[in-house]
Amino acid sequence: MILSVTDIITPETLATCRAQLEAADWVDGKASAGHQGALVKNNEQLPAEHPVAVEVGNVLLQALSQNPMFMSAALPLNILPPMFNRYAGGQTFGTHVDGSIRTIPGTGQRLRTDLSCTFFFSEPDEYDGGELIIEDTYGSKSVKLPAGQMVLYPSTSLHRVTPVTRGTRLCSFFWLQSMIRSDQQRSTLFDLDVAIQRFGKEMATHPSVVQLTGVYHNLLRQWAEM
Ligand SMILES: O=C(O)CCC(=O)C(=O)O
Ligand SMILES: [Fe+2]
Repeated sequence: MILSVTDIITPETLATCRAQLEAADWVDGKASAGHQGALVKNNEQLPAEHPVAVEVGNVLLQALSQNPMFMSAALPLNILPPMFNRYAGGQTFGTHVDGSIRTIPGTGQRLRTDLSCTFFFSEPDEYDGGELIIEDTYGSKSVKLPAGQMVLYPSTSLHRVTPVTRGTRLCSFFWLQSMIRSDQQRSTLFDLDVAIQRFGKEMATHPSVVQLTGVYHNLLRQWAEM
């Protein structure tokens, strides 16, 4: 499932974060790429330990933990600290697949990357190119979202970022391990949750809604790993 998540942070918080990011010192993005990734990666990143990366990363994680759509779609078990990248002057990231296992900094704990996330800080009309092209089971999808929105896609997908030929594309990107490893099972749970929520508060105690909620939790109980 490829999903756009909206209403994550307020426009004011978005503007503050963006100003902090723009004033920071950036380095070559190849530093954190794997062998294959380094060959096709041409962008800039904030070092993971940069105070601005840590601060803005925490703002995003805190906001996402309060976002019902994100929580329902991702069912996160562990999330890596958000990282930040930018592309300008023709920079691009060629086709690659994200590394399957990453170490959570400072803990040595390993995380399986189930979902990849890109949060957009730049508006689409501020730059040309910079589409995130994700190859899904049903073909490829081009993603270029308004500032403040985030795309969530399976880390199993081949993906690339097309050259940014005008302006600057500023984003956060990160990975998470979900309680539900299978994309198909996770999508099924998300569909069920969305369908149940559509009944609304007034129907919440209807026997069918109670029963469907039971089905949701019993599937989660069967499939979740922690
Ligand atoms: O910039 C993006 O949207 C994606 C970055 C990416 O694919 C990566 O860092 O692995
Ligand atoms: Fe990637």
